[in-house]
Amino acid sequence: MTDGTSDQGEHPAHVLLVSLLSPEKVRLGLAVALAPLAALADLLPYAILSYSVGAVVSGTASPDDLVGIAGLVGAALVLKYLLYSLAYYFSHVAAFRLLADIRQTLVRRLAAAPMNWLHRHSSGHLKKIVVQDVERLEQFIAHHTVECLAAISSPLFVALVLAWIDWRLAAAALVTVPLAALAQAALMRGLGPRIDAYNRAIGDLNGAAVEYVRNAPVMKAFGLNAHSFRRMSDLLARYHDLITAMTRQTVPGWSVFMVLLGANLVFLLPVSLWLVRQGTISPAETILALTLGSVMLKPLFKVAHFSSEIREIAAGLRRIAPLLAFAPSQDSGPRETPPTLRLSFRHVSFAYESRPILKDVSFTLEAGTVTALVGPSGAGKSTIAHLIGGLAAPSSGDILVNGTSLSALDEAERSAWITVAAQDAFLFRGTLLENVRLGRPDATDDDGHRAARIAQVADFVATLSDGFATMVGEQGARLSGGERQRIAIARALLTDAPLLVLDEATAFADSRTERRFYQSLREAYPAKTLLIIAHRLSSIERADQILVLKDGGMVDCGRHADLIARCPLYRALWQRQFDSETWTIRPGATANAALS
Ligand SMILES: Nc1ncnc2c1ncn2[C@@H]1O[C@H](COP(=O)(O)OP(=O)(O)OP(=O)(O)O)[C@@H](O)[C@H]1O
Repeated sequence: MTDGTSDQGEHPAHVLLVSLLSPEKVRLGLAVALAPLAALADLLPYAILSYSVGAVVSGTASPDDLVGIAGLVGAALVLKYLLYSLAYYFSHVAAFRLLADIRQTLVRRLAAAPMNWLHRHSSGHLKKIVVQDVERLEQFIAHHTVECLAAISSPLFVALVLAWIDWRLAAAALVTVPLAALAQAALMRGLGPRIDAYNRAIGDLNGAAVEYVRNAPVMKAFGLNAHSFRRMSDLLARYHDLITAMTRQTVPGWSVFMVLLGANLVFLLPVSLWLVRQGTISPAETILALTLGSVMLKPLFKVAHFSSEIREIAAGLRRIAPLLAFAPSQDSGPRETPPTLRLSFRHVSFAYESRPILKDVSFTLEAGTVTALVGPSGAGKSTIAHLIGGLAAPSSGDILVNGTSLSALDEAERSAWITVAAQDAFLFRGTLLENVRLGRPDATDDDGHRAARIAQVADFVATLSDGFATMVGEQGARLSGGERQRIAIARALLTDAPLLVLDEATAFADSRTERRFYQSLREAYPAKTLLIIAHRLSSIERADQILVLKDGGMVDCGRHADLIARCPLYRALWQRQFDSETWTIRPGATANAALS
């Protein structure tokens, strides 16, 4: 099982590329074979031109020959058109099929990716992998494989033709290539780290853009504009600086490179004229050498241009690789979900980077009991829920479920054994019932309705004209925060997992609704082990045990009455809540005075 801690793929980029392209090797092979033939057909009119000039100069061309020559040029053009069309057809079909295949594979691997890996990567980073990196590969295959191969093979064919006429012509035509290559190497020196930094900047910008779009309504509400979104403007500034530095570095080199590729005429012209004066080559051959040779290196400019694209594709493949390493779990018989579950924290510590959050925490949730976890804000309560839900792994110590280490469970087992319902409920586009059913897609409508009833969804669903068939958007459009939370709880209940963690999941409800919810939950699922993280202590008064957490350490553990008697922190938390519930605004008092 992959632990999801590594971001390195198993194979280098080119090996990964070959394995990704292999399903389309026949079509790609045809495109690759046809591209040089098309480039060859591109040269045919020049050969015909040379032949005709020779025939006209020597006076052997008849009017009938001229018609034939025109026909030959036409046929060469038709042949070139056919070969390019076929090559592009195969490259495009292969590219589109690969785009769909690779995206489907990546989405499946995303589903198999460990929770802690997903938790560590921003949605912008994942979007870049699944959308942009795959699209860049697809576009290169569709458009540029043919172009690139034709651009490489065309100068080779011309060099062969020139060498066939006279080797000195080929040598003169190619003499600037090493100089251009040197200019290109100088241009690329030190560019690698800049390109990596550029790719990182693009990834960060993507993340910030997703965050910005998500937060747009909040920013509007506070009258803030794009400039106030500090992270985005900082990243845009970093991107601008990088692009400016890269442009300054590359433009002079590119210009020298381009000029050198077109400069071979300086050598080719005198050599051709000298050879024709020597009588070594004919005037027709001279014309052919000059027309082909003077432009033969221009396509290499395209190749150089593609090389930066190829580097970006390689960087994309390196980002894709870790995701591909998450193999979907084989149905090799996952352990059966136990009817009840006992969970223990054994000396668990946890740190975000180097900042310790949990310190040597030990406790046990006995099967079928209700445990409440309380503590001041920032004590580490949600972090405990994250560890149980697999969003993070302990830095030291162990979490045991029915005697087995939690880390030994695969993702499918963990999600079947444990459900965590958090405060921020995400709904997918679909009906309310479909959203509840995500918890267990094979659940019957009755099961769905029962879970919804317990989660106190029924009341507000009754007010909707389409009831459970009401459509909701990705953000749970049309529903209040509390209503979204209730749908998410119903979904969590439907999973039938023997351990349910509710992390502030009932913050929406008033005390009466919350109490009703816990009562029906206990009646409907007596065997479920429950861990409730709640700010409102009145709802957990009757819990089998209450864990009191402060600054990442366990302060006390017991039943309500015992803790009230012996735990000053618990007493203070209880008192604070009691005070807040009995707040009143005195007539004539200012808001500040009432809250002080
Ligand atoms: N992703 C993160 N990276 C770094 N620190 C984090 C991260 N998430 C939480 N923390 C820190 O960990 C500490 C514990 O946070 P946690 O959310 O577990 O507290 P909590 O008891 O649930 O608080 P609250 O009752 O306010 O929800 C806090 O100081 C918080 O700033």
